Amino acid sequence: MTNPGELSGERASSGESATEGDGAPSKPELSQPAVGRLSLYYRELQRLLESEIGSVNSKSLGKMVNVSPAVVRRDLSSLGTIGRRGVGYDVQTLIDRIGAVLGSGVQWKVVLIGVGSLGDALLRYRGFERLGFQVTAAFDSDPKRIGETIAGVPILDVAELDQVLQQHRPELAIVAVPAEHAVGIAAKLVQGSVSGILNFAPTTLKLPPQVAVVNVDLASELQRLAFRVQMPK
Ligand SMILES: NC(=O)c1ccc[n+]([C@@H]2O[C@H](COP(=O)([O-])OP(=O)(O)OC[C@H]3O[C@@H](n4cnc5c(N)ncnc54)[C@H](O)[C@@H]3O)[C@@H](O)[C@H]2O)c1
Repeated sequence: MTNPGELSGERASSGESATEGDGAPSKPELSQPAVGRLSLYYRELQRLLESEIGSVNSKSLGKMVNVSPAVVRRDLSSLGTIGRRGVGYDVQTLIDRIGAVLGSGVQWKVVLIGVGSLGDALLRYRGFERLGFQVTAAFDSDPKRIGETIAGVPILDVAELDQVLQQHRPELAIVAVPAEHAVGIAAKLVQGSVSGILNFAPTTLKLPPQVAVVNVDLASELQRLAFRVQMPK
């Protein structure tokens, strides 16, 4: 069973028994968990498309991301995307609709600050580009790193950050500096062009409400995992 409050702005779903999709909706209001699921559906749907599979039903899609078919149907109906009984959902249509909601298909300019062990690994990850995230520059304060290029991305002196933000106007930033530097860096990013920050530093960034921040904390994800493993079956 799912939490009915999890997905706001949803319409009553008749599941896959209804008719074909009923037109692209305006951007629905979605909860964070729902946005997270859409991102997972998107990844799986792209895999299906690469394997030349043109349709999928809620049961199969749910299985791929480990949620119930009812949750899949609710999520997708909130996008105005309704499958057909016996046929399921058209994979390309779903990719287009989810992509439009998540901002994929749009090219995002991203900068990365802090090219240590984590930043280095993130720069080498090829999966961002596929979803429209282009890391245009990275910044560090360590003279040994400045001037290097990793996976085609130049590492610049963080002293140049303001200037680069003004010139290139990246919309998003990844912060991978030690916690004590993250607040200052985030303030600079926001003063520049950045309106969304993926923050890996273990500190709370207090930023204006119009700036979106997503904090990533792998240690607490592990804690959550351990908690689930410990739970009685
Ligand atoms: N959220 C997670 O799951 C997760 C996982 C690993 C690390 N982290 C965090 O990510 C950050 C980076 O971790 P790491 O292991 O890569 O550390 P690291 O020490 O290897 O790298 C930090 C880098 O930031 C640079 N730096 C320091 N101050 C700077 C500044 N003012 N401007 C620009 N660059 C600066 C350093 O020169 C270094 O290259 C830390 O805050 C760490 O706690 C989070």
